[in-house]
Amino acid sequence: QTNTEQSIASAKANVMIYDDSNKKWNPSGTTPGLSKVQIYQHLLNQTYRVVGRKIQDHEVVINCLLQKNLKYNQANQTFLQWRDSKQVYGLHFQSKDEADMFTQTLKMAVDNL
Ligand SMILES: CCOC(=O)[C@@H]1C[C@@H](CC)[C@@H]2C=C[C@H]3CCN(C(=O)[C@@H]4CC[C@H]5C=C[C@]6(CCCN6C(=O)[C@H](Cc6ccccc6Cl)NC(C)=O)C(=O)N54)[C@@H]3C(=O)N12
Repeated sequence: QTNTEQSIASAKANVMIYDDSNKKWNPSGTTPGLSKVQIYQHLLNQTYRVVGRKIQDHEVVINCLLQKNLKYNQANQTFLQWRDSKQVYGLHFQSKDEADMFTQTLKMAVDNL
């Protein structure tokens, strides 16, 4: 069945992955740059995932299923981060409003799980 997933949040952000060994943030994907990041809700099995694609070349730079009791943190006005079993993701938004909207939706999704 088509469109089993619907986008419930969309924003532009720099998608970052934390390099724990070097204690630094690296851009996710092959080149740094802005991505369109969305939260998709799967309508049949009520799961949610964060998918991000580079604006320039559509490279998928994040495709993260949101787990129940995910630990996330809005570290500052434009930076949202969360960790899963493997790594720490960071989304660096262009505006506080986009960060707030995205974080609110992520919270709602996780609370629904
Ligand atoms: C010119 C300076 O360069 C910057 O501004 C760099 C580049 C900026 C653009 C990408 C980016 C933006 C914003 C700031 C905001 C602060 N910050 C950090 O990294 C802080 C500083 C210390 C460092 C230490 C650890 C680290 C890294 C990985 C995870 N984590 C934790 O603390 C987690 C957090 C957490 C809490 C609760 C739930 C989930 C999670 Cl994930 N805790 C735990 C218990 O998991 C973290 O967030 N850290 C960013 C930053 O510096 N930068």
